[in-house]
Amino acid sequence: MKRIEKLEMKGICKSFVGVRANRNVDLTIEKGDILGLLGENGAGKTTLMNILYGLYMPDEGQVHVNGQPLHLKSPKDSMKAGIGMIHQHFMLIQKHTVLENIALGYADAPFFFPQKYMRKRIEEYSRKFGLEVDPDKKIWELSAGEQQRVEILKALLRNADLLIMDEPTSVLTPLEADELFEILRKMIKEGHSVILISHKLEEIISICNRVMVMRKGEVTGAAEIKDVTKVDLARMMIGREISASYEKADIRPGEPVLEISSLSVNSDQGLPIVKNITMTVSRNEILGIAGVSGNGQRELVEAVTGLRRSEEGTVSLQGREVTNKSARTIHNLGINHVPEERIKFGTVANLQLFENSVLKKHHEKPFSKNMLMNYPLIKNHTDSIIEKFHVDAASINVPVKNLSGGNIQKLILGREIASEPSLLIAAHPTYGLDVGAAEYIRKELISARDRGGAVLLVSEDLEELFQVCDRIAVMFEGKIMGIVDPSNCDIDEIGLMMAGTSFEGKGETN
Ligand SMILES: Nc1ncnc2c1ncn2[C@@H]1O[C@H](COP(=O)(O)OP(=O)(O)OP(=O)(O)O)[C@@H](O)[C@H]1O
Repeated sequence: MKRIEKLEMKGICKSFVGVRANRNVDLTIEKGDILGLLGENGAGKTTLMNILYGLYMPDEGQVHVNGQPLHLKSPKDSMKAGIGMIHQHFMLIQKHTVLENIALGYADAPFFFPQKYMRKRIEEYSRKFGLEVDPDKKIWELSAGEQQRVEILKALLRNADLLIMDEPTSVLTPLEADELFEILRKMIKEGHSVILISHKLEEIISICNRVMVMRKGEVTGAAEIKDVTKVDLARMMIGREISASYEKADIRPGEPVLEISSLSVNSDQGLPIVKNITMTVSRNEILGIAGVSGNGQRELVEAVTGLRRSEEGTVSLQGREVTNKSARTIHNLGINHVPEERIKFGTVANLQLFENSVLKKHHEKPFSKNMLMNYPLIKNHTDSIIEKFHVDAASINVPVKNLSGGNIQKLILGREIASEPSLLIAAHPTYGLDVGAAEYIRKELISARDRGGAVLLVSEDLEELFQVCDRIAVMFEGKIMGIVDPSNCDIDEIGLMMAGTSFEGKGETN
């Protein structure tokens, strides 16, 4: 098979009902390029890549490889042409082994001893690209980073010359992200090319050699990375610079809203994952939880919101003990939760946008009375979330599954923040959001705090935590290594605490 020296998309147009997702888009990528594809939520990046991977047919425009036109009617055609795509949510069968997953749909295995052949090929590619995985492990036993390696191996073994990756680091720890970049560097040395969709400007700067920016379906800029800075990229994307600092009202924290005392929680496997944690979040306060994900943050939040049993200790909300009470009881006490896996747990994909905007509250006053829903009020409420949180959607009647990933996030955040809860628990609220939307959400968290709310913010983004929090608790292996005042602490110290170093005398510990 001839390798991809140069791939061109020319004059691509694609519309969905009421939305022009791609308007006359041109894109060129050559062998050895890592092209960053940047743009606001809903700009049309995923649509363009889905066209290249044969998932959508364009309304107009063509794709050429090495000057020859390609007709991509399905992913099978794209794979045959040497194009592979790795989605944000992996497409692996959890109960099967790595080897079985890679072999599935692999057309070139010999009739005799196909397993032996596949194993040899996997080992060969693992070595060549630094993609270490155990072929006999079941997918559910692997970390997100390892699962991603399986996806990359699968694509490379199917002769993918050009690999499209949709926000590949959003599920990775910082260390895993560095390992992924090493793999990508090895790939381009071997003559592959990569298109990387990302909202992380630092990432684009550090790994890509070229960048293309989209806005409202159109290409608004392209550059060589060596010619641009992070500030230039933000400006190309949203037409202005982003805030480096955020204004907060000068208020002292009020009475405690959330009190966690000596709390211990087990993981899904029944092992201790939250170990004897004590902390308080008060009115007019944002308490951040820093840490590499997987150190118990998710389980802590689940225990506080009634989604997981606590083994020991207590949780109190506004002075009332709620340990191991149901999620509904806790929610009714004025706690809103923006979950980590919000697209899966925060919306119902087939329900329309306006129905999702009142989810969990649709049968309550004021949205419902005597079992009847007040549609005009619900529509007004939805319009206001759309306007305030800049949700880009054709209408409030479209099913939520038709929105871009980032716009679904904005809808959920808008819904949870707009109802002014006494405690807002937000887990990684700016994941997958473009820089402009992330800035807006941070301002909204601060405004919830200034209005008297308590906010518990779980994030891996240290810069974000420093920008918005009043105090930061650092979590490592289920324990709090220390609680610090960001105005009186160095970002590197928090980095060290995240890796397990505790600082005697620095802030509060438990
Ligand atoms: N299957 C679909 N049906 C209807 N509209 C769609 C469909 N897929 C995408 N859209 C719309 O097309 C536009 C572009 O969406 P797309 O997912 O390509 O954006 P994106 O740049 O990848 O955004 P994000 O950064 O939020 O993932 C959005 O307005 C979206 O609502």
